[in-house]
Amino acid sequence: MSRAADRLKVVVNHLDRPCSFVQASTSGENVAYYQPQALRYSFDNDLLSTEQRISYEEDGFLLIKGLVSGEDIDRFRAAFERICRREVQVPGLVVMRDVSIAKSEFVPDQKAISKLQDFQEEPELFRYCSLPQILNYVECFTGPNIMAMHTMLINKPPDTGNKTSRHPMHQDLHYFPFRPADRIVCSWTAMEKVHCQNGCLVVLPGSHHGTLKEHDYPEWEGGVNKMYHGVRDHDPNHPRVHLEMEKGDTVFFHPLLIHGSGMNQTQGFRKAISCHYASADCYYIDVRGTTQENIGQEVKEIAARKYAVDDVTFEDTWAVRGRLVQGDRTNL
Ligand SMILES: CC(C)CC(=O)SCCNC(=O)CCNC(=O)[C@H](O)C(C)(C)COP(=O)(O)OP(=O)(O)OC[C@H]1O[C@@H](n2cnc3c(N)ncnc32)[C@H](O)[C@@H]1OP(=O)(O)O
Ligand SMILES: Nc1ncnc2c1ncn2[C@@H]1O[C@H](COP(=O)(O)OP(=O)(O)OP(=O)(O)O)[C@@H](O)[C@H]1O
Ligand SMILES: O=C(O)CCC(=O)C(=O)O
Ligand SMILES: [Fe+2]
Ligand SMILES: [Mg+2]
Repeated sequence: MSRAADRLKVVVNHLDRPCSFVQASTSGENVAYYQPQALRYSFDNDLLSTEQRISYEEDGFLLIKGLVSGEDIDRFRAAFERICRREVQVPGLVVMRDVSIAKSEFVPDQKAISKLQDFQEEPELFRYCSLPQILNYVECFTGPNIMAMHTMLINKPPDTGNKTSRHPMHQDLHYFPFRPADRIVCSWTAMEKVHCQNGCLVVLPGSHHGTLKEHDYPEWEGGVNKMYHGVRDHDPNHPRVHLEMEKGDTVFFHPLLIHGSGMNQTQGFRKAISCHYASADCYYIDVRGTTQENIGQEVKEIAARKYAVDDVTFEDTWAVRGRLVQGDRTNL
């Protein structure tokens, strides 16, 4: 077999933007030639088509429609509502309210909760992280030893007029003191229809090819939620994609992909459930002296207050929350 025959030839006429691998062929089609072994962002394991692997390689995200059933989503919603009604106490759970409510005299009710983090001890919500159809995709990016490192249920509230319901453009790797980045992936599932009006995810395709950028609180007049750091400067001319999704649709994305979400201009609470996975073979890094030092310090301060201890490392805060969901807990 010739070397050329080993390569994957893909017609990429659907691409509406420059693609690093594309060449114009004599037939007038745009074709890309890939060496399968040159695909660095995913593994070949019979689930992803070549087109899907190339799409993740180029864009840094992959949207799978209808991956989670309506029944499962309804169960996650019921579990969320039980937490809001305070019918259950969940160890380690972080219940966050929007800054525009947290800092006012507004009397909070269940609608005031904008985000749950760290639901690894809530069996019904954590079931999301172990869904076989999700793990099958996750394995394409992490390999077989899989840790669920970070869990969230986002209940993006109707904007109060201060635009605080926005999530600034950021790279999730900013929060993670483990590597390598290519063996980390986020799965984010819409719990209802998400669109531009209620603040769907906005991504900068291909931005995962860059490095981790400096993050800071954006200078927003109406205030910014705790720890909602944004990329200090990103190219405003980079093409943006709004990911409109139906209930159950799931997007997998790379931790260097620059993304955020707009304000919620509807009266509903836009819900999504997500988990960040990493290969258990990843290793922790020391963030001192790096761009991540600022977030590391903030996390340590909050953790020290929450657990009433005076010395906890950034690494510890991740090691205690991480849960093995497949294979062996080799390192993390
Ligand atoms: C990849 C992934 C990690 C990316 C992300 O998720 S980015 C966002 C990550 N965000 C977080 O991890 C934030 C986690 N949130 C928290 O830890 C908590 O919600 C806290 C902000 C500490 C509030 O905890 P809580 O138990 O409600 O404590 P208190 O009600 O006593 O408030 C303590 C002080 O915090 C303030 N606060 C509460 N909610 C917010 C807010 N949304 N934004 C900014 N400040 C806030 C509150 O006003 C109070 O301030 P002071 O009165 O002490 O000045
Ligand atoms: N089911 C729950 N489990 C754990 N924490 C919850 C739950 N419901 C709400 N919380 C959080 O518990 C904390 C305490 O709630 P609440 O706001 O009533 O009291 P508080 O923070 O002492 O009041 P204030 O902020 O007005 O001083 C808040 O951070 C709230 O978001
Ligand atoms: O659901 C959203 O708005 C995005 C949240 C997000 O990107 C994050 O918390 O890291
Ligand atoms: Fe994010
Ligand atoms: Mg409070």
